[in-house]
Amino acid sequence: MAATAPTIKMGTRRSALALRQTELIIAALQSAHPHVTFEVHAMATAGDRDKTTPLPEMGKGLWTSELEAKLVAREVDVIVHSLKDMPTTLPEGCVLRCVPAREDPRDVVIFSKAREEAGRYKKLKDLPEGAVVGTSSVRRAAQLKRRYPGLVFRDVRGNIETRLRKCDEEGFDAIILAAAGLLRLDLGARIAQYLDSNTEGGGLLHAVGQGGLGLEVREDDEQMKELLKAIEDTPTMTACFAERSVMRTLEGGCSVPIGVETAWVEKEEAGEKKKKLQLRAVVVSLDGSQAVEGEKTQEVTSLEQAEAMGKELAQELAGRGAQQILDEINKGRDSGAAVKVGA
Ligand SMILES: NCc1[nH]cc(CCC(=O)O)c1CC(=O)O
Repeated sequence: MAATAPTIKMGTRRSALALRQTELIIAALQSAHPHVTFEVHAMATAGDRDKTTPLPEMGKGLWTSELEAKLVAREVDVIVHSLKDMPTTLPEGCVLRCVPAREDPRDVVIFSKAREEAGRYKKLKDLPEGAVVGTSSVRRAAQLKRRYPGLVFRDVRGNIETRLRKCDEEGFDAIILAAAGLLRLDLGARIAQYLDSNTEGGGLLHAVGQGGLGLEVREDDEQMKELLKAIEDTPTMTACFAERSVMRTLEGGCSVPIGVETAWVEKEEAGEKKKKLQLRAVVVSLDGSQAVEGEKTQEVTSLEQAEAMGKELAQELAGRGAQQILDEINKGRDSGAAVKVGA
């Protein structure tokens, strides 16, 4: 640590959610390190600027690359990312150093204002045949098509506020969003239903890293490594490393509709209670007609073990048919069909 009180430059996107997340991180860091000064450096990224190019054509890192360039150039010292928008492979010299405690990782259902006011529908399963559900994510659409074949899925893009406005004004019955963004922006009152693997009528596994924040720093920056220790949540970070490893193993260079769920569970073994990491994952074809799911529960005491566990589960799924699903998607992608990254 430097002898004088340091100033730390925090890189972030400029969206309301990104700024809110950065504020939350600064508040946590500030209480652990009262003498450090934190400065916000916000910028628009490619993903923020270009709202029309199909996301896969923009390549990976559309929310992160420009911030990483600033990190490497020492214009910022740490980047506050939504973990789910962070590619699973980082540029040379950059490292995911810290994952703090996670917000609720689940996806949620929001009904349009008109549907809310009519008060007839409480859950996704209440919607009638032909109801229009907005989501910009193939992961959500593909999984939900399987369970709710009567619903019509339509693209809805933009930041959270934009999607809520479109939901109310552009003929949607409902949209699917991550709980975390809504909760962090104090918009939780609009959440009608939380979706997870146990949801009655049909569940949904969330995106890798959803609800988590990822703090990326220069690999050789020992000062940041020390500072960030104060806000790391090791169980969350470990679970997120397992999730990211599933993605990294399966994705093979392109993004796919893959959902995950992690939980720390107590298991009795030889009369002894042990905390184990439970990891579920699913890979779904774009139309929802095929899915390969799996689950693994084991003791995990390091990030390396978490990554090994994620890799094993991914390889097992690949062997049971997930690879065929992915190959099919990649073929479509090469010929220009849109497969969306993110969400
Ligand atoms: N893909 C966009 C995105 N990136 C992060 C969040 C907020 C939730 C989170 O931090 O996981 C969202 C919005 C959403 O998916 O509803």
